[in-house]
Amino acid sequence: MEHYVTIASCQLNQWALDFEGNRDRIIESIRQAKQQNARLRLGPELEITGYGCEDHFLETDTYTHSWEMFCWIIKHPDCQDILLDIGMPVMYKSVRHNCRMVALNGKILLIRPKLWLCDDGNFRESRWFTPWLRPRVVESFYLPTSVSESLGQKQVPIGDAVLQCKDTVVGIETCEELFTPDSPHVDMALDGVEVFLNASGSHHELRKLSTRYGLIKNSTQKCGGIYLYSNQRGCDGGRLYYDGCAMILANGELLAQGSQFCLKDVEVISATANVDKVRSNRFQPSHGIQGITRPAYERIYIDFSLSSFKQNFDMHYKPTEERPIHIVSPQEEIAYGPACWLWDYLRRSRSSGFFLPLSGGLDSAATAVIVHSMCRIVTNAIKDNVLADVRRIVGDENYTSTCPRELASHIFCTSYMGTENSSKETRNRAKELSSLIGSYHVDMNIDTMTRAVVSLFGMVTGKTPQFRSQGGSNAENLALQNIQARSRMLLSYLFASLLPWVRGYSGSLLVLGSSNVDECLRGYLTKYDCSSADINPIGGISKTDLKSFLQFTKGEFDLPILQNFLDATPTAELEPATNNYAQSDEADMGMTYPELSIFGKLRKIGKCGPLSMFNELIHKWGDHLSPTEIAAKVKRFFYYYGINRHKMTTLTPSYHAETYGVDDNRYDLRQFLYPSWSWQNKRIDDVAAKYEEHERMNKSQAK
Ligand SMILES: Nc1ncnc2c1ncn2[C@@H]1O[C@H](COP(=O)(O)OP(=O)(O)OC[C@H]2O[C@@H]([n+]3cccc(C(=O)O)c3)[C@H](O)[C@@H]2O)[C@@H](O)[C@H]1O
Ligand SMILES: Nc1ncnc2c1ncn2[C@@H]1O[C@H](COP(=O)(O)OP(=O)(O)OP(=O)(O)O)[C@@H](O)[C@H]1O
Ligand SMILES: NC(=O)CC[C@H](N)C(=O)O
Repeated sequence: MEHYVTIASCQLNQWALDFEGNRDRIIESIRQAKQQNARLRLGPELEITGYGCEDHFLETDTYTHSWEMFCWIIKHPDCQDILLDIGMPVMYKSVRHNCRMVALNGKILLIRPKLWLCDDGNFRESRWFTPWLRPRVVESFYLPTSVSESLGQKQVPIGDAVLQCKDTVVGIETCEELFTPDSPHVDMALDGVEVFLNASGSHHELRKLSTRYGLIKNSTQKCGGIYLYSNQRGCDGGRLYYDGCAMILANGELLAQGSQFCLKDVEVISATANVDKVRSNRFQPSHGIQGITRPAYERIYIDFSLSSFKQNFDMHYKPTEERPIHIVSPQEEIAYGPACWLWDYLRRSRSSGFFLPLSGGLDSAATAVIVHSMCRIVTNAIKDNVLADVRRIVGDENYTSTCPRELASHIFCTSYMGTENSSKETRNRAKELSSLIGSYHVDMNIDTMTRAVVSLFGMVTGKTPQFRSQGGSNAENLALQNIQARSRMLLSYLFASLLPWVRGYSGSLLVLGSSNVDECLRGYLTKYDCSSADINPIGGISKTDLKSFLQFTKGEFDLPILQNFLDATPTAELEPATNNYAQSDEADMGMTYPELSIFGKLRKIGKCGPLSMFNELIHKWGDHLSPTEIAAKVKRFFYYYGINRHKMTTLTPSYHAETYGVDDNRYDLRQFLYPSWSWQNKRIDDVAAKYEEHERMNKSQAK
């Protein structure tokens, strides 16, 4: 007989330590799940606290408040008659665990601690939690007195058990557990679990969604099963953007998918799936033989069905049909992920908007377009849940406009800060872009400020530095460039704090930075210049991806001016142009942006030191470069990387987007005082000489 279950998964815009807001969003998600006739509701990992509490997970208050909110939720009248899987941290035997709390009608049925924690990249779960580590071990947890009084329950099972409902078996695997080679769902499936609940705290990274989807699809294709994936969404107080994308799959087929970039605080997806199809999917004798030989899980019996008898005899009651997965291009990910992160950051920081130094170059243009994208997303959502925030930020309680340019004119200020080295091309590009996206633009010259600094220096030391083209030394040339760059930083903060006042608004603006991941890697930026901003939406994105992002948004957002930014040669415009010299980024850096992307990926993702990077590149570039040329490029890259690594310690907090990110504080943990790579370079030279010798011998044999 057909045997349908209706289940719901959700994505919530939680905020670390916002206990009341988090609680209310959880309750709202349960209401919505019930409205969708779901009998089970799954929420994101650590949803009561918010996933990003980090060292706050070491504080006992966090555990106390989690219990307070948990009891509130499960006793709430709107949260009855539905099986709940809620995430929170739990302290058991004085040890902290990352747990799933399964509850029904005001009672806890099971506490399931995470077995395998996530510790790579931005994740550091074992700093705060201990993994349960013992598959199938279940113990008794005596509830804290206040909880047992509140719930009328003294003890509950804690451990790796599964839930035997009247009509099916439900098992839990939390986030990283899906990513491990020996995922719990395999043993659970072999022991008859039919519905899997995966609560995640998984942040956005370009091109990552297909990995998650692929893992779930393959698992449910191979093992059979209905798989619910839930995830946090939004900026919960740090550099990460959790990108939702809740999913429900059955036997490899996608039944429901939540949005990836959207401003809804609460989004619930549901599906009706046929449990009998899971059973028939497991027809293979090999499945049965593997299952019968595995140790069984302890089953917690629940007097509750995920299907309803009424539904099963309603001929109009239909299972959800398979739908195609929606995975956007990296260009769209750049357009929407950082934009949603900026909006959460803006409303949660209670600032009045953004200030961006707009140079007429590609990077600050990309940042401006991301703010424009934010304005588009916000004005699109004005009929939903963003109006109150918009009115507060704009400072107008009657604000109703749905025009992105109009919103930008209130909350987005851009400024071109030219010097005598600036060109009219960059100045005009900045002005034109600003007028297309509607920002309040200040076009100024800052020479009075830089001249004042140089003349003060002259007065004190009796020396006047000169640019290289005027006969100055390298030190003079750099110092004169850096004064311009750093003056822009000072002026940015001044204008960010006073422009709202000048315009008759209240509050102050957040300064946006726009250095990309590649120039940070090479250190091609002035420490404490405009790179020292409040936040940076593109600091985790490569120049190559930014170019294709501008190409995409040129058409998508109807901004034809972006072609001029794409066509221009990237230049800092910090040195005087002469008849035979114009400053250019790639010439200055001694390497191209595409080369930098390759170095960056090999260093971080490929975990290459200089020698192994050289060995990799020999096979990649060997058809057009000699071993000595490749050696020179690798040595030059590591030289600049090493001398500039200190700049990463003061890097503006950036949206994390790229697996080869360089954020020294959270993601890419390395020293910042490097030796000269002398041994590494000698070894590269040895190996290069051997390759060249081999090449010579080959050629002479061929003759
Ligand atoms: N090991 C170490 N540990 C800690 N700090 C260290 C250090 N070594 C130098 N430093 C410090 O760092 C300083 C050198 O770094 P920094 O002052 O940044 O100066 P620096 O890296 O020498 O020059 C900035 C470079 O960025 C380029 N650039 C390109 C594009 C745009 C922009 C722009 O700003 O718009 C700039 C510019 O053309 C120039 O080549 C030293 O004077 C010293 O104060
Ligand atoms: N003339 C300027 N006016 C305003 N801001 C500027 C100016 N020059 C530089 N900046 C700021 O300093 C940052 C770093 O300068 P940089 O020369 O690297 O520009 P960019 O926007 O990255 O463009 P590109 O590197 O493609 O020329 C810029 O992103 C911008 O925020
Ligand atoms: N919270 C987690 O366990 C994260 C797991 C996984 N690596 C992810 O990024 O989705």
